[in-house]
Amino acid sequence: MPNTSDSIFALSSGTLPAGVAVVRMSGPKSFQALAALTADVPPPRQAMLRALRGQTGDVIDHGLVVTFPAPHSFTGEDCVELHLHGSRAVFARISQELSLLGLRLAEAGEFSRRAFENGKIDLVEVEGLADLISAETEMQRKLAVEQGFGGQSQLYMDWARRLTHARALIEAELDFVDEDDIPGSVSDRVWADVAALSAEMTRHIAAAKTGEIIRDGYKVVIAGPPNAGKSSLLNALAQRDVAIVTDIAGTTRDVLHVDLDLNGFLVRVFDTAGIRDTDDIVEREGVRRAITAIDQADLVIQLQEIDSPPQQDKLQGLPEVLNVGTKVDICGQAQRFDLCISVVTGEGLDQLRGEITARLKQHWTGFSVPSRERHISHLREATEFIKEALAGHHLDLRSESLRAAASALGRITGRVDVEQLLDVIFSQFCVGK
Ligand SMILES: Nc1nc2c(c(=O)[nH]1)N(C=O)[C@@H](CNc1ccc(C(=O)N[C@@H](CCC(=O)O)C(=O)O)cc1)CN2
Ligand SMILES: Nc1nc2c(ncn2[C@@H]2O[C@H](COP(=O)(O)OP(=O)(O)OP(=O)(O)O)[C@@H](O)[C@H]2O)c(=O)[nH]1
Ligand SMILES: [Mg+2]
Repeated sequence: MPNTSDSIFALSSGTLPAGVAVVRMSGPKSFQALAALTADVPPPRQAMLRALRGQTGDVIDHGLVVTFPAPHSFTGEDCVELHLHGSRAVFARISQELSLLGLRLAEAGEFSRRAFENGKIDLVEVEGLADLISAETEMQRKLAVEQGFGGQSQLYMDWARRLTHARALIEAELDFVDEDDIPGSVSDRVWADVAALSAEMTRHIAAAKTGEIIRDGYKVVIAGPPNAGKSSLLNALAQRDVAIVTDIAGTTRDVLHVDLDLNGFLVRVFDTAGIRDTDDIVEREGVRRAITAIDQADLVIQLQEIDSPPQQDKLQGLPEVLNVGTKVDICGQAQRFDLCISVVTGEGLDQLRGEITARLKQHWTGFSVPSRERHISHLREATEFIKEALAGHHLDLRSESLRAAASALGRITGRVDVEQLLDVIFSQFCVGK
């Protein structure tokens, strides 16, 4: 882990040259460094225009400067922002001056890491921020905002609190069973609550598919016999010449993909080799890769030339298949397909895009979904412990399982609660009287 007592700086805005470059500093030397550059430090949280001078007294640039005294900053430390002209030479010189003043370049994610260490944001929020920055579609943005600033952390902490609460009631029954102030058998109600929580968590985990689809994209594989028009369709959807198209059967061998933005959803479309028996070693490898891609697909678009004899449905047993007839411009419509398309006239392509979005939306369960494998594995771990607790016989072991479940949840946000077990006992049962 990088040294957290260092003062750090970085270019926080995009690639230079640019209109403006935001240089962010964080740590105990930030204000000192600003004072050295500008002669005076402006009042907190107010943008002020200043000349920035080097140690030799020459003007490096003019820029807006803002100070954020600890703890009221993004990192929770003293922070300074310099909004400079977005020149590489200006940034190079400022970097040099800041190094002379005892600051070092920040490592990747180091500002967010400090925000986490200083309790400004939890791990779920850190991950949400990372997702927000890399979001490319509207739905990725919404999911990231829900995670980063929405209810996700709260939800997991509430669950952990409910478990701690249940445990408190059970511990109370264990320890103080002889005392009059403890209600008789609270157990039944506690375990009913825990069972309800477990069901809620299981539903949440089951919605993971939505999170995966939004974050990693809905995987659509174009499959079908050689020459059906698979690569032509990929090119038409991508609106550029991605894949080689020829009238020779067996043209495509590698799996190619393009990313589409359909109604704000990331859709990852794969073109594959036409599936057939062949002696060509290269093509055979292509067919093997095509089959692997089909296995991993969320949706398979099974293409077939409309005029070709109906195919044995080789794709039966797959979760979702859309049967699409191709070359409708030369063949005419046919009933046996879900829809017919032509890449020459563009017929059916909007309908196909609509159908892909419609299939995708069948998985839709809202934005309050786990979206990372890390979260899902802790959630699973927690539900396993809860199941153990529900099935157990010895009250103290069952209570211990609830503790383990709560701490698995705590690891999601990175704030394994210091338990308020006794608080709950004392507040509810007046044990301390
Ligand atoms: N110029 C600029 N724009 C930016 C950021 C930044 O650091 N600088 N951000 C960086 O990612 C994001 C905004 N996030 C921020 C989050 C918290 C604080 C902050 O200073 N929080 C204090 C005070 C809160 C308040 O005034 O209400 C705090 O939490 O105590 C600043 C930015 C996006 N835009
Ligand atoms: N008229 C017409 N021709 C098409 C259409 N779509 C594809 N073709 C033609 O059909 C031939 C095969 O197209 P490809 O896209 O290479 O077919 P493929 O399914 O990728 O074939 P393989 O990669 O060999 O499996 C090419 O000559 C295309 O120009 C269409 O909608 N209308
Ligand atoms: Mg092809």
